[in-house]
Amino acid sequence: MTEPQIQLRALRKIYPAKGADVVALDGIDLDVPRGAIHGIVGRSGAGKSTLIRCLTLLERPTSGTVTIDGQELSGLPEAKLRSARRRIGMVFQHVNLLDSRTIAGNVAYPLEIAGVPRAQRASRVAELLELVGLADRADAYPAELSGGQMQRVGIARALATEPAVLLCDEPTSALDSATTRQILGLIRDLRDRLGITVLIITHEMAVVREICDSVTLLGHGKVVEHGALGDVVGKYGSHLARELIPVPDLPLGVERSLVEVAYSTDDVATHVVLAAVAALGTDAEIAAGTIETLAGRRVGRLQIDLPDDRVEEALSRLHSAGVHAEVTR
Ligand SMILES: Nc1ncnc2c1ncn2[C@@H]1O[C@H](COP(=O)(O)OP(=O)(O)OP(=O)(O)O)[C@@H](O)[C@H]1O
Repeated sequence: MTEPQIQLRALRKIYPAKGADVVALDGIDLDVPRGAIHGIVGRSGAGKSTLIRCLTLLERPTSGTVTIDGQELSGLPEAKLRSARRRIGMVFQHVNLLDSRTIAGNVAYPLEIAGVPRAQRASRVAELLELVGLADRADAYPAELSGGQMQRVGIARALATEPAVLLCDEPTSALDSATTRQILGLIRDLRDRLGITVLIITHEMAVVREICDSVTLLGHGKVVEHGALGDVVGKYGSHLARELIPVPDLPLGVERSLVEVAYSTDDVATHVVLAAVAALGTDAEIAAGTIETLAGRRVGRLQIDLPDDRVEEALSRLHSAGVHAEVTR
C-alpha cells in the first residue's frame, strides 16, 4: 500500500455560537490514495464546505490533523502554509477569472505569484492550455468563453503550480449535463495522465457515478458511509446505493405494500431474483426497477408492489433466494 495522498485524522471543527456551539466536523477520518478520485457527498449543512476549508487550512481545524502529500499542514505556521498550499489546486463552481486578462494571462497569474520567471511561465501556460484543450483560445478574454471553457481555464489555473492534489468544490454545478460530462471526462483524463489525486465535493450523485473511484457520505459532520464505489453500490441498506441507483417513487393502491429488493449479480443472478418474484403469483408485480453496471458491478434494485397480506411470504422467498429485501411502504 502506498501512503495516502490525503489523510485526515479525527478532524473536528467547532464554531462557537451563543447558545450551543456548532459542531461542523465531528471526528473525520479519511484516506485517499494517490491517483484516486474521491467524492464527498452529503446534504446541505453536512459539513462539506467546512471540510474543504479545513483541508486547505484556510480555516484552522479545532483539533485533528490534515496531511497532504506526506506533509502535515495542520502543524505549519502561516508562512510555510502558503507554499504548502501550492501542492493543492482548487477548482470552484464559479471560476472567477480576471476579466482584464486574457486566458493565458489568467493561467499565468498563480505562476507570477509563485515567482516563476517569465520565459518559463510562457511555456508552462502553453502546456497547461494544451492539456485542457484550450490552446487556440490563449488570447481570448473571459467574457468570450462558454461556461465549460471557463471551467477548463479554472482547471488549468489550478494545475499551474503542479499540485499533488486537486480539490474540486462543486465543479460542475453551474454546467449543463453535456458540459458536465466533458469536464468530468477532462478531470479523469488529467488524473490518468498526471497521476494527480482528486477530491470532489458535490451534491450531484451523477458526478459520483460518472467519475469517482470511492465516496464518503457526510452527515452532521460525521462519516456516515465510506468505500469504493463498487463496494457501496452492492451493499444492502446503504444510503449511498439508494441514491446512486435510484428507483422512482410510486403511487400505491389500498392495502398494498412495496417491497424493495437490492442485489448484486456477484452474489445472485437476476433470473434467480425474478423466479422468486414470479413464485409470488400474479398478485405481485415489479412496479419499477433499475439494473445497471456501476463501477464494474452489475447491481439491481426492484420495487415489488403486492398485497399487504403477501409481504411476509415475499420477504421469506426473497431472503431464501439470497437477496436483500425490505418493506419500504
Ligand atoms: N463560519 C461559520 N460559523 C458558524 N457556523 C458555521 C460556519 N460555517 C458553517 N457553519 C455551520 O456548520 C455546519 C456545516 O456547514 P457547511 O457549510 O460545511 O455544510 P455543507 O455541507 O457545505 O452545506 P452546503 O451544501 O449547503 O454548502 C452547518 O451547520 C453550518 O451552519
